Amino acid sequence: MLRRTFTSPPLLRRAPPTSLSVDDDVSERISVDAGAMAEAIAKQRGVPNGDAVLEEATIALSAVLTNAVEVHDNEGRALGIAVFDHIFSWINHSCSPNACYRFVLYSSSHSEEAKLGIAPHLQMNGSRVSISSSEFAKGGLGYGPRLVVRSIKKINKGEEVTVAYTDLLQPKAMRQSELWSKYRFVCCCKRCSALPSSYVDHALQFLKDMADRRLTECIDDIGVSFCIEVKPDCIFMLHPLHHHSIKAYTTLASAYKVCACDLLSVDSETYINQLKAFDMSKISAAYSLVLAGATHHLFNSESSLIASVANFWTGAGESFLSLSKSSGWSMCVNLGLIIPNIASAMKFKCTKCSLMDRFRAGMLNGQIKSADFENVSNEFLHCVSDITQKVWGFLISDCQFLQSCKDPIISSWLMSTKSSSTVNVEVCVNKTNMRYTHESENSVSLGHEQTYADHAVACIFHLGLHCLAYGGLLASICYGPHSHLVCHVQNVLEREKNFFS
Ligand SMILES: C[S@@+](CC[C@H](N)C(=O)[O-])C[C@H]1O[C@@H](n2cnc3c(N)ncnc32)[C@H](O)[C@@H]1O
Repeated sequence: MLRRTFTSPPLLRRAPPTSLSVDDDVSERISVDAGAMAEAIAKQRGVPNGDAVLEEATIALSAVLTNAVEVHDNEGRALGIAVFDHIFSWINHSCSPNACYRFVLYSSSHSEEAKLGIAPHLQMNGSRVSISSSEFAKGGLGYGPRLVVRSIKKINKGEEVTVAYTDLLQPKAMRQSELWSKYRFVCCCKRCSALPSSYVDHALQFLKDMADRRLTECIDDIGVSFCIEVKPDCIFMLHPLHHHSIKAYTTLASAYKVCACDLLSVDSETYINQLKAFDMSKISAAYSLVLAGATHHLFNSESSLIASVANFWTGAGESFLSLSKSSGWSMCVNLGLIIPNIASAMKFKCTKCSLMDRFRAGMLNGQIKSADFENVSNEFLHCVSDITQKVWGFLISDCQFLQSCKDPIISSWLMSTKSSSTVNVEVCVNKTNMRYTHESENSVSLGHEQTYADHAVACIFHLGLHCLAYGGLLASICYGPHSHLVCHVQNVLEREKNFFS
């Protein structure tokens, strides 16, 4: 980990610092910052600040700019940046990569620094560092979190291994702009060069330029990338696969979850707070399912999205499991309904898909064959879609926006966009013609009979189990069976005593 050290990183990538000198602004910034670094290095070492020190600082800074990756902890929080050795640093970028990477933190009951494997502080001799930066760099090898690169697609002998340097759920223009501003290259990968653009890129950027600009202006104004009605005379409906929508679902799923927790932490006794928190948890779970469903749809066309989709299904699974256990169900009493029986819900066995049984049988060894994976996926989607239909109305009853979504999983409104070059869903100004409300015949509403409430809890609980197990399966393929996400899913499911028994 790079933490206030002025070292030339150990084994540098081949990319020379001059690769950044094409742009005056950037080279100007590098030379100013390298000058400041050189001054600090010279002061620390008590040596004159000459050309050699400046060169060392410039190389170090350029190496960081070209090679550094953001390190995340197991919960996905950014911890800082690190430069790894050449085996990793030589890997180029693709927007349809065949590999992904994850960090392995040391399990330590001690300090955060020990967990991250941060090198111990340098021995100071008065105000001078007693070892040179290159000695430190050598000694620094072996410190920092481990990094594991795994293939996510079949890689033929001689084929280049690539990873993603940017968020793959961004449309082409955004990816290209980020790659240019951070790394100074124009990506010419298969996905970027596809003409016409790939289905996924088409879907992520559904809006026409003009509308997109107007919408972006509005979004900038209000600071939230999800709006239906921005001004009284101006209503936008975003296609659910648009990148703004995906960002918005992510924000909303977590915002509703945080708000629900906050409400309960302030006062969990007050009836009105409990009711609001329960409603918010329902909406959060609904958004997380829309997010998983939408990105899964994109994943069908772009398999390198597997890591994102694994996280979304897992997130949805956790939301549903937590909702099924919510104390908010006790409100059913106050609403004149009967408290559902969670114990009986847990005994429910899924007879329609083999995912759960395979999961119990230890399928997560990362060795699943592609035909088998397709079978499991199809069964899972049908099963989850089926369960969703029964509770969707209940989940979205307090969310006006989601009421226009009939089916967050496999939906005709998503499929219909797939092959069309003339996009049939656009921004609608001054009208809301995207109402695709659907009343499921077999939907469960919290009616007046115990069986309904029981059934709702059972469905939500089983949605949770399915989404978690599937998220775990995807995670085992892309991150490996011993990755944090897979272990986490297994731990959560193991806590459901009836699941493994
Ligand atoms: C981490 S290095 C990758 C290894 C580097 N290509 C090398 O040979 O040392 C990142 C740099 O590689 C180059 N690079 C990576 N992916 C690329 C791509 N898809 N197209 C063009 N250049 C790329 C860019 O110059 C970028 O700043």
